[in-house]
Parts: sequence; C-alpha cells; structure tokens
Amino acid sequence: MFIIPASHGITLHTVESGPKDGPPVVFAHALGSDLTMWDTVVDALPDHLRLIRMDMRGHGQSPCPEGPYPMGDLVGDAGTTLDALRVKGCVFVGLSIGGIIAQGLAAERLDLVRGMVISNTAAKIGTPWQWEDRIKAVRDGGIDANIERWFSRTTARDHPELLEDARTRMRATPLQGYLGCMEAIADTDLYESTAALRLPTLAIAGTEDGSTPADMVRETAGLIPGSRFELIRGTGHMSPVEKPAEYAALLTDFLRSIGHV
Ligand SMILES: O=C(O)CCC(=O)CC(=O)O
Repeated sequence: MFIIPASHGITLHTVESGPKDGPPVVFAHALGSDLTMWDTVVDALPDHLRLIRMDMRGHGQSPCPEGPYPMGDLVGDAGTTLDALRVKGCVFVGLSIGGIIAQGLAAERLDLVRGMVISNTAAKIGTPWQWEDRIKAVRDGGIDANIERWFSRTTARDHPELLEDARTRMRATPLQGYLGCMEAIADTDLYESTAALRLPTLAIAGTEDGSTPADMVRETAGLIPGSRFELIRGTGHMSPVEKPAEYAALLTDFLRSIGHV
C-alpha cells in the first residue's frame, strides 16, 4: 500500500527548544510513547538548533480522533504541524512508527524535509496478520504494557527506571490512539516510495531490537542510495532512550555532514 496524499492533517502538540531561527530538527516518537522520550537526546545536542518534538495523534497531549488512522493522515498531521510552525527544510528524526512517518513525509513534502534519520524502523514493520493478532489482543485485554521487549538486557538490568518511564507513557496512551496507530502500521508498506527517495539519510538500529531488528533497518537503509547505517550496541528498540549520548553524537555528526549545524 502507498501513502495517500494527506491534505487535511491535524495540528499536533509540540514542544520546542533552541532559537526559532536555528536549523530545524524534528522528532517523532514510537507507538505508545510521547515526545518526552526524546528529552535526553535533545539535551545532548548543539544549542543553536531549533528542536521540535511532536506528539503523534492519539498520543501525549495531541488530539485523539476516532480511528482507524490511515498512515497518510499521520503523515499529513506532521506536514500540517510543520506548516503551522513555518518550518521548511528540517531534518526529520523518527523512531519506529515515527520513522515510517519520516519516510512518508519525505516522499510527499520535500519542501519540509531535507534530511531524515530513520531509527529502529523499516519501510514495513511486521505483517498484517501479526498486527491483526496484536490489535485483537489489545481490544480484548487493553494496552499491552509489556515493554521489556523494547530494551536490551543490559538496560533492563542497569536502568529499570527507563522501563518504568516507558511503561508510564504506554499506560497514559488512550486506547483509541494506540489502536488507531497500530492499524496504520498494519496497513503500511512503503518499499516502493522509500526506494524512490533521494535525500540524505541516516538509519540507526539497536543490536538487541526485537521489534525492528537491525537487519530490517539495514534493508530499509539499503533502499535509499547514499544512506548511512549505524548500529548502537547494547540497545533494543529504544536506542535513543538507552544510549542518548551515543545517539546524539551520531545525530550531530550526520547534521554536520549535511551542513545542517
Ligand atoms: O514502536 C513502534 O512504533 C511500532 C513497532 C512496535 O510495535 C514496537 C513494539 O511494541 O514491539
């Protein structure tokens, strides 16, 4: 399935830091999370960047319309929000579903995106029948806060507070928002549109990511000529939360390499 043109997105809740006239860098989070998952990475980035974190629809403090949410609408929300903030030529950093939104936005709105970081994500995550089972389980039993699979064994052992924070964000996510975004992922396959992308791209994977394994991320990076692929050792699906300094260093290096800092 391809992203449908998204003309009427909703304006998302965002938090900004850094100067308004700085080079813009935009962050989109994972399913069942919110914009605060980026806090420690943002703190480690150069001061002169305009850093914009967004809550996806149905998550955090953004509106939660009735589902289902086509992926085109999620991409449209990001575009509408950046238009409202008068952002052009950003580097869009997205993790997991946020990384799918990055690919979709780059396919449709190159005026908004000049580079992207696709993190712990892929052009297609899982299979429709896997998502069907998961959606049914959530409908029957509520949001599954089993976030152990998001973190490496080392993180789980040494930083249980990070798992607790992730669990708190997951439990705060409205069921309707969570399900709507799961349905969006289930229906999305961006292989063709991502393979047509020609923009500077950094792909980041965690060595212990059970949700979007490193090979899956590498395969998506391989669709985009000239893209760079980096592994963060000892991290799972939440690489930026688990190793924020390493993540910020990779991101800063990428921004420098494309003249965005
Ligand atoms: O994290 C996401 O945005 C989607 C992928 C996913 O479902 C991760 C997980 O919960 O296993």
